[in-house]
Amino acid sequence: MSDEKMMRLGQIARKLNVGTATIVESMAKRGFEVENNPNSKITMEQVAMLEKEFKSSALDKEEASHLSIGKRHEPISLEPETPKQEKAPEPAPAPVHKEEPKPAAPTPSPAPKPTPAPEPASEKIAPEAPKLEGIKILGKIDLAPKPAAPAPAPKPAPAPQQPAAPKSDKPQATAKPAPAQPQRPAPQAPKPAQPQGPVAKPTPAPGAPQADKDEPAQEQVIAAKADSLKGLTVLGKIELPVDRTKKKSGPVASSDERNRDKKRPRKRIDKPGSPNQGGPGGNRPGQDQRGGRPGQRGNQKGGQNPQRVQKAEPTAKEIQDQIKQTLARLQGSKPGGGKTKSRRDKRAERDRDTELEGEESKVLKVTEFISANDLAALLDVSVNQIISTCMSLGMFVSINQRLDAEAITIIADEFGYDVEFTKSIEDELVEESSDEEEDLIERAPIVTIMGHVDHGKTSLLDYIRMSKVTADEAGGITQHIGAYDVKTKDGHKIAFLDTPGHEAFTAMRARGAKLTDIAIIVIAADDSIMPQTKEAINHAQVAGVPMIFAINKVDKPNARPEKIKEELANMNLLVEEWGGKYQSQDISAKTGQGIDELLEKVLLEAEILELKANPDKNAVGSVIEASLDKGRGYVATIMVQAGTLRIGDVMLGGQHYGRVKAMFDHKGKKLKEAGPSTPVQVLGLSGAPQAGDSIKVYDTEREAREIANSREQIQREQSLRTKKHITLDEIGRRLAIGSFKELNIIIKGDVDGSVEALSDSLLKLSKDEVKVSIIHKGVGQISESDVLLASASDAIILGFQVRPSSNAKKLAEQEEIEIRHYSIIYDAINQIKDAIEGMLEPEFEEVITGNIIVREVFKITKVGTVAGSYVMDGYITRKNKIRVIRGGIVIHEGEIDQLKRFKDDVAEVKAGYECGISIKNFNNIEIDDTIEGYEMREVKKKK
Ligand SMILES: Nc1nc2c(ncn2[C@@H]2O[C@H](COP(=O)(O)OP(=O)(O)OP(=O)(O)O)[C@@H](O)[C@H]2O)c(=O)[nH]1
Repeated sequence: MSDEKMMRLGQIARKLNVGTATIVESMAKRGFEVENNPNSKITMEQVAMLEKEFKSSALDKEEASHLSIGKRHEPISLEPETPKQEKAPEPAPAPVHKEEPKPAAPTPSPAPKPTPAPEPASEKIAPEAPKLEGIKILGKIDLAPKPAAPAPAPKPAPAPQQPAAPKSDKPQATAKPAPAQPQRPAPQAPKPAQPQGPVAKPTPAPGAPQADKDEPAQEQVIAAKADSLKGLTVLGKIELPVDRTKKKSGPVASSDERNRDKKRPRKRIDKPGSPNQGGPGGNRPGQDQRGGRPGQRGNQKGGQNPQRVQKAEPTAKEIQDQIKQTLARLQGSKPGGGKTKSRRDKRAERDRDTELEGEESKVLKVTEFISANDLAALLDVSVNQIISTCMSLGMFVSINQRLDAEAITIIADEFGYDVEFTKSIEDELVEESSDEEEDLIERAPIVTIMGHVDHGKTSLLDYIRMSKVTADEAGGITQHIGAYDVKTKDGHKIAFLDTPGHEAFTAMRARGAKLTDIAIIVIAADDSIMPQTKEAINHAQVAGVPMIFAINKVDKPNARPEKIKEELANMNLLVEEWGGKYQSQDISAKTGQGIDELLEKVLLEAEILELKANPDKNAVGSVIEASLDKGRGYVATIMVQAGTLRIGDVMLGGQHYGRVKAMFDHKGKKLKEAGPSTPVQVLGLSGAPQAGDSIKVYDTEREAREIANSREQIQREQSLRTKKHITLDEIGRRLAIGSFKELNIIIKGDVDGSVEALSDSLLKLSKDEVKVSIIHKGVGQISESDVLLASASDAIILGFQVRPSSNAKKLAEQEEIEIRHYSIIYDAINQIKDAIEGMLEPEFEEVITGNIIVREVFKITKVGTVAGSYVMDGYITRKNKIRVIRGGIVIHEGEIDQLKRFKDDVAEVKAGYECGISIKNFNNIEIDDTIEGYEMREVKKKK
């Protein structure tokens, strides 16, 4: 009961929000003696009196109880002073102040982001907040007398979390509970802490929900509200100081937890190594604007997290470093280690180098046909050693004798060297200098016309030449020089190679002459795509030369150009009209229809090819034709490909050289110089080079001579080597083959092109059984040496438009060497073909010559059986082989012994006559037997 009427001092003190001492003092003033003990009892009357006196204080408490913030203060107040709730008001201010300064410092960051995080915290906290810590916060209210009071109210919110475990744990709590907050609100804690001090913004954020609660507080003390907000912010700061004061473990824990959530991003941030990265995502905003403190914090965290992260990173780096070091060591590079190491490495390196050098030095790089003397020098031995080595190998060589590849290899091997054959002198000297882009100017395209026989190649060339060439020539005599310069209407130049036929084209290419830029494939519109057309296409494709199809003879009534295009399409060659990439033009070489357009298309193609050449250098070109002209000496038609050829230039073509004495164009007009893509006839070479040989101008005659001599020597020695003297091997081989036969041919002609064409065609006649060998070919008269060579090698000589000299003729008669003259290539080819067929092993077929019927049989002693017979059909000769057939079955096969008419031996008996026949080694002849006579006739083998 007394409890109902009385209240304990502690109770009333709590209720009124004043200290017991204050109450005791107040009571004393009124004359009531009360012991300052919380359990002292006070009557209700006294209570009422006290309530009146401390009304304002009680109100404060009530208001404070609405604020959740107050809770947070608790820890503070608790930590430092384990407050007795009564004293709370006093101590509170102290901590607040302490805290405030901190917030002030961090102020910089506005902490806008926190807003989202804080909310959840406040939500959860809100319900509990008021109960417990609200009171403690009250103390804070006291601290910040004016507005501070309201601030604490909101604080209670966070407090609830702590209170659960806090008080007892406080020391640890700081570590654990702290993380608790950071985990979710992690971002909040820091933010509010920083921003708070000065800013009012943060408050609203966390307080969003609280705002309503705050309002009432504001009604009473508006300023308090603001303060209370600050108080909140300070809370954050409170944590900071706690962190600092308490080692770094506090923050570490929190940072750890953050890491748990954001490990990866963190690592990423850390890698760049920026010091302020410490803070995870939540810290970011602060990082930018934060001052020293945040920086510190960042460092703390960053410093710790990195430690952990680094544990992984360093290992990776270490591994890499290790690898680098190992590699460096392997490569003998310096970073590895001390002097000893590097010295050792160097030594190893040196050893390796010498080894390599040794290996390299064991390879002798030489050109073929170096002299014994030169080889000795290269091997670093005396020439006598070389000669004696050769003698021991069964070779007799002189000092200056040039050695072939085989000999060089054997000799070098004796001295422990391997041989690597390098390019010959001329190859090295004939190196092309690359041109600067600015030196290049456009040049005319060089065109070759190809196609099937009679499809109109010559007609097309003639038409172009006649209409385009001679037109502006004004009575000049057009010469056949194998190439022409043509000018189109627009004044563009095109060079045509007058070497119709893909074989010449390919023969030139085979010798390395890449002369043709564009190929015109002529196809007769009244015919179809023929084998040679296909070959021409193939040749152009293989050479990588763009093609233009000229569909010719469209003037003919039966011309069907579309059919040709269709056939081309079937070959996967779509013409432009059909949506393909190949240009084609319907033309008539007879009427000239479409030829201008064809030339335009050639120019178009040339434009695409961007043909350029440098005219300002020594001329480079290719031989198109070469011949011996009685009055003028050796004449060569050359296509200048680059540079400019001038009178007096020292030129080298194949193994011949000389100064340019004179130059002519295809009209026979004298020229002083010829630029790129110009065909010219030149006089002055010491011999006739082969079609396709390269032509190059040298600065000095000596240079050209050296190369010419070297080539000549190589040529000679090669031809000597290729002339196989019969060897045991060769005999054995021929014996094994049995029917092996070889036809050796020497070809001489007036023009190199013809000689080449003939030689190529003849070589193709080779078969398994008969091999055609062209043992020599050349331009010019048939000489004594040709005959001697033929005699030595059992060859025949073919002269194409050339005749033998009188001495050669005599010698040929003496030596019984056959010389055949031709003026048509096909005749030559056909005759040789026949000859080859004649040499083939004959094939025989059985031919029944006649049938004889036996009418009587006479047995004559010493002679045997003689059959009196009658020739029913055909005939029978004594040389015939016979078969005796009885009842349809051959009973004997043999030969005739005697064939007689009456008593006379005869060679042959024809049908309708009677005769007497005896058969060798066969007497069993009966009447009515049939004797079949037959013979084996040779049949030409044709393949
Ligand atoms: N109607 C007509 N006939 C032509 C045309 N072009 C060529 N001919 C004739 O076709 C025949 C063969 O022409 P060539 O120019 O000799 O043919 P080719 O392809 O050079 O023949 P080869 O030199 O043997 O390979 C000749 O009788 C020409 O008159 C043309 O456009 N229209």
